[in-house]
Amino acid sequence: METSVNFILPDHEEFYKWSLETDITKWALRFACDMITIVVTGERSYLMASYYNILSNKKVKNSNTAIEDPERFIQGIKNHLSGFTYFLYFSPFLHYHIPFIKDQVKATLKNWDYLFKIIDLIIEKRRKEIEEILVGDELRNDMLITLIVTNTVRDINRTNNGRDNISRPITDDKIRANLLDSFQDGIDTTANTFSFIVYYICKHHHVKKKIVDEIDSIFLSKTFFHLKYDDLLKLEYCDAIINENLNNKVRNKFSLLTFGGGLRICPGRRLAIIELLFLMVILFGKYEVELVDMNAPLKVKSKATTTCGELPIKIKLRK
Ligand code: HEM
Repeated sequence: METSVNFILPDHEEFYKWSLETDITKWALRFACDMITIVVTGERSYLMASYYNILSNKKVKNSNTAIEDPERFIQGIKNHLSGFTYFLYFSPFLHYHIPFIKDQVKATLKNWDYLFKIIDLIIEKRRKEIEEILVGDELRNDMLITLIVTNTVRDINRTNNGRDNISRPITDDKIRANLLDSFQDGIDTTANTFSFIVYYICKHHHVKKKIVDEIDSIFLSKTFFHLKYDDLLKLEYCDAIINENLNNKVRNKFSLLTFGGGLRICPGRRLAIIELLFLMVILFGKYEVELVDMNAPLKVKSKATTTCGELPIKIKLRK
């Protein structure tokens, strides 16, 4: 079966004329959020399209989505990522009694209300769609649908072993928590990794050239909006760059420690690699890419996780 990945940016002539300075971290954050939203929930979030609207004179309309305000949604995800650390590091006593922490906790809870409302809407929408499909007919294959149908008559793996606690359908609040987990763990991580990759590639011209040559040898057309999964897997050099960036150790079963290991190994690691390859093709295949300041060090912020503050780059359409 042929699987293709459709880029979320509108396939618009205006886009090809782009020649500008942009913060690639912002770009990658929106891309990763679009990818997670579609892969995990089946919903489109149009974050890249809304970013395009900020940068371009031609505006793209987004319709039929539970996420009405894409920029607010991305801010909500970012606030969630910074806000949950107050629950990680500070006890409930401090939440109530230290003024600064109290304010942050209040804002985080308010933000949760906003995100929960959107996620609940998506779950409700998907439940309705499933109800309209006859039992036995094929359903789309995303994480949300799997969570909704688990232990229901539509679950092909259903086993009733008489133990109620593991044969009950999953409740909406648990489904919501699982979805939020994916947003929390899968967006910033991918966006930051991509920013680090771009930084190091731009620092080393011979590496950049090899990457562009490999992309050109596999993707003949300059319109990279409908990438085939199988073609992405042919990008051996790009894949090696990603792995090098993630971990300098010799490759073996346990070498990619960035994704953890054992039972709790990152379940999104395959998706992350595909996203990173995809971003490399889109960025380096289409544009000449340079750092705005070749001498500036990486703006790394280390809190609960290590992130890239911003990475200004210049992009110009390739001749
Ligand atoms: C470059 C990108 C990514 C990196 C570096 C990364 C890294 C990690 C690491 C180190 C862990 C902890 C593993 C352990 O405890 O041993 C983890 C867990 C997790 N990751 Fe990722 N991840 C990335 C992308 C993603 C994506 C795209 C998703 C999308 C679904 C995702 C979802 C998760 C989840 C749900 C967990 C928790 C698993 C559990 O607790 O059992 N991650 N990730």
